[in-house]
Amino acid sequence: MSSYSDICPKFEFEEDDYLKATDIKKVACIGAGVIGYSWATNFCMKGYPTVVYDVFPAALDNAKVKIGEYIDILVNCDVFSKEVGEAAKARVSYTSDLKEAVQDAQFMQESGPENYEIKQKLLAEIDKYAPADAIYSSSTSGLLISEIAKFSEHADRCLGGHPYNPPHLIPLVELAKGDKTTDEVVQTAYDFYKLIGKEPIILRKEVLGFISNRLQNALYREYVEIVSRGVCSIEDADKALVFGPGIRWGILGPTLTWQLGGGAGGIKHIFDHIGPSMDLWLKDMAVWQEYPKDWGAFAQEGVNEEMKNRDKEFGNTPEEIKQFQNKALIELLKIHKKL
Ligand SMILES: NC(=O)C1=CN([C@@H]2O[C@H](COP(=O)(O)OP(=O)(O)OC[C@H]3O[C@@H](n4cnc5c(N)ncnc54)[C@H](O)[C@@H]3O)[C@@H](O)[C@H]2O)C=CC1
Ligand SMILES: O=C(O)[C@@H](O)C(=O)[C@H](O)[C@@H](O)CO
Repeated sequence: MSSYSDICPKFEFEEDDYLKATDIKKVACIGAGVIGYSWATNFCMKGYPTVVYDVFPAALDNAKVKIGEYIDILVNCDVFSKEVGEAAKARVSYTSDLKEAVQDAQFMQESGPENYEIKQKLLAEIDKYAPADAIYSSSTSGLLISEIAKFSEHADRCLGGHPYNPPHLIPLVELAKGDKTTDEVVQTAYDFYKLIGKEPIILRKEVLGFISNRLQNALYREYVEIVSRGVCSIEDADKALVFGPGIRWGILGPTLTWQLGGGAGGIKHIFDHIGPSMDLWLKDMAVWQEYPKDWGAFAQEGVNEEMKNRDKEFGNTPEEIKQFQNKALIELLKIHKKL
């Protein structure tokens, strides 16, 4: 697997007294929502004392319940024993005092709201209390790190560490540098994420939406387009992806999948043979730049119908479906030898 120096072979670390992945002994999770409590599950199950911070005490109470549920699912799926699971839960502490959260952490995974101003204010507070070399990694879905860290005294230690929900199961983490992020910080974050079993990818250029969210949203724009044109329901569009390309993409990426689809001629044959037809489709596909303002409400109605129509064994409520998804992901991750 490539490390940072493979990607930037010219790069030479000038000094070796920078924070290394093995120097990370305690992790702070800043923001205890959907992503924050899953990250906390990931760090504690990998053996790290983990402090979870949120401005709202109710979010901390919820996080404790969710972390417990996630750990229990992993125990029930024989990923680790009940004793190991209980030890993991015991590694997590909860606080609404930011100084207490970060003052002795070497790695901070920020999962606050997706908003530049909130993240900038949060980082300004972190700068007051965290060790100057502690790494700040933002879970941002696609905001620019240069912008998030614009006012930070320690922008050199800031980078993006974008996960996929739920991070304690989905291996991908996209590492995005800001204009002041040092190469040492990128290397240490890369090494640390590898150490805890993640699949980190370092972006070579700063770009909104990173890699996966640009791809996911390009696809979802066409999803919205065909549902809005009345081609299919939300339920059938979801089904088309789950039982079509999606199930393949959980095993192989699209280019490797089409390499196989091209037979002896590989992916080159796919484009030689089917390329002209694909060009016809592209000319009829969406190019708009903003989601329809009523899409969220419309999709909510559609997915409520979809959930109601599911076979009971696959879950009919978000919580039941999350349990189903977690258990299915665990089996898939075992195939990938990620668990
Ligand atoms: N939900 C998802 O599927 C994914 C979200 N992300 C990103 O992760 C980040 C968090 O998203 P979610 O967990 O989904 O949001 P969420 O709304 O579930 O959680 C955000 C948490 O931040 C807390 N918060 C609000 N203001 C705060 C402050 N000033 N300081 C500390 N905490 C504060 C809230 O109380 C809440 O618990 C966002 O940047 C989002 O784009 C990344 C990958 C996937
Ligand atoms: O889907 C995910 O888990 C991630 O790609 C995200 O960052 C986003 O929040 C996604 O849900 C919306 O773009």
